Amino acid sequence: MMKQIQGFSKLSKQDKIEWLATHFFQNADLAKQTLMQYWNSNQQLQQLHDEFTENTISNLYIPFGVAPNFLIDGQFYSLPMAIEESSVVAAASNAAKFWQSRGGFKTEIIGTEKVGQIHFTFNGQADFLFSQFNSLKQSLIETANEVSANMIKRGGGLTTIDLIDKTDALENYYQIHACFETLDAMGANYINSCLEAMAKLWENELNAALANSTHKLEVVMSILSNYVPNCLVKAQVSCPVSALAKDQDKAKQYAQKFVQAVQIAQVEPYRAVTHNKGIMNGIDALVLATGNDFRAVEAGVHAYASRTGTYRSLSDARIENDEFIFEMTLPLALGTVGGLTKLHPLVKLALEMLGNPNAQELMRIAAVCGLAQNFAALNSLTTTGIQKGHMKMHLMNILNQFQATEEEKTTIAKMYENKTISHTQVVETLNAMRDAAN
Ligand SMILES: CC(C)(COP(=O)([O-])OP(=O)([O-])OC[C@H]1O[C@@H](n2cnc3c(N)ncnc32)[C@H](O)[C@@H]1OP(=O)([O-])[O-])[C@@H](O)C(=O)NCCC(=O)NCCSC(=O)C[C@@](C)(O)CC(=O)[O-]
Ligand SMILES: NC(=O)C1=CN([C@@H]2O[C@H](COP(=O)(O)OP(=O)(O)OC[C@H]3O[C@@H](n4cnc5c(N)ncnc54)[C@H](O)[C@@H]3O)[C@@H](O)[C@H]2O)C=CC1
Repeated sequence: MMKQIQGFSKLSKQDKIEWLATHFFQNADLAKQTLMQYWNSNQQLQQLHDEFTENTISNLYIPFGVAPNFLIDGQFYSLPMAIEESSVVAAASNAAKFWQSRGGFKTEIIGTEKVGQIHFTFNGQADFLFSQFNSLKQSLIETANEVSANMIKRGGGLTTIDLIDKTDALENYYQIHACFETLDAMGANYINSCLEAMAKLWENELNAALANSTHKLEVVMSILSNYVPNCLVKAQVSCPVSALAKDQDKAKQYAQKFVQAVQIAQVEPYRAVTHNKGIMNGIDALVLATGNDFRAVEAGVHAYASRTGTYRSLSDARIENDEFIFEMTLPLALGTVGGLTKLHPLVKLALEMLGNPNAQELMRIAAVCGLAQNFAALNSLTTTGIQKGHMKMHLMNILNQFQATEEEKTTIAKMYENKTISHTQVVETLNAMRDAAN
């Protein structure tokens, strides 16, 4: 059977499903039924979702959870978190609960600069290019400003442009490196529009100036960068070491071991990747719930974690004058306008739950969610081990996999209340219960 097709995008949703069901599934009716059972009964809402992207045939639900009790810069927040992984929301809530009675989380915006680049080749003398750039710089800025009228009115827009000679790295390669202030927008579409307008002017003007020469300039591409090392936010918690546990020796040991765990993630990339994955558990969940682009955030954050040439922990912990300090600085290009932020009803709800923050406030909240997640994970890792809490939360997934009844779930949850859970043990217990009942 032919598993390829021309013009799939032009088929109706129903015909797309029909083609897929008959070509890829043993039970075509079951496949159709499964896809359709996730359609929203409100047709208008379903159409909105269909139109977010292309070739939509169904919806993949991700749980929308809430982590309450976050005291951030003196204000309480409940954080919306869209995530499928068990124990992440519980861990964030646990950390929020712990820190709310120890001064809460403090944040600081270090910068909000976004970046875009026009990448081009030129086979002539660099001096000629630099002199042309100096004469055309003002026209390039004005071209960007034409695209930016509304952005400039709000206080944003293009802030700097520089010509950079990259011929050491790649033959004939140069770039125009541009920086922007995009206020409450993440800025991708806005920056790309500015860059494309500037690139057109640059290419036309340069090739006109080179009309009688054998040299040529060619724009390869114009695109924002998701590496935003000057769009930075810092989140921090701190308290006297003595406030970490009732027993003072235990509190000291706890703080020291916690600091060691972070130091290991600063020098050992294998550990750093998992450590930062734990941070992204919180950040991605909040980024997704607020309709932001988590791929952009992920790419930028991991590049930043490698900025010294070695992949390192994003967070840092230390003890200073008997004070335990745990903090993290990371780049977050987030928007509270644009993209899905004003379109998706649940995203609008999530933003309202956060008090309709501006982009800087959202950066602060997302950074805190990441730090809280990292705190909860390290707290477990350096005390009970991660499996105790994680598997406690994962228990329902294991039981659902084996279609456990409500009665079986209640009995098994009680049996494992104070034990570290393993998948095998739970399955054995469930089978034993079923054997005994037969
Ligand atoms: C899982 C807990 C919280 C259990 O911890 P616990 O001590 O058993 O929890 P508890 O029952 O005593 O409850 C304390 C608080 O935790 C929260 N909590 C507790 N249970 C729930 C629940 N069902 N639903 C929602 N919230 C819950 C909640 O805030 C609750 O307060 P309360 O609401 O009762 O006032 C703890 O063990 C923990 O924080 N573990 C860390 C888990 C974690 O980090 N998971 C991420 C997935 S693992 C991973 O991907 C990353 C990793 C770990 O590899 C990263 C790394 O290596 O760094
Ligand atoms: N590499 C990447 O990360 C790329 C991402 N994208 C996508 O682009 C989208 C984000 O682009 P944006 O330009 O942010 O969104 P957008 O294209 O929806 O535009 C946001 C617009 O909102 C307007 N606006 C209204 N109030 C504003 C305020 N207070 N502050 C700033 N602007 C205000 C501005 O005109 C601004 O250009 C995301 O959906 C992302 O997934 C697109 C291309 C590449």
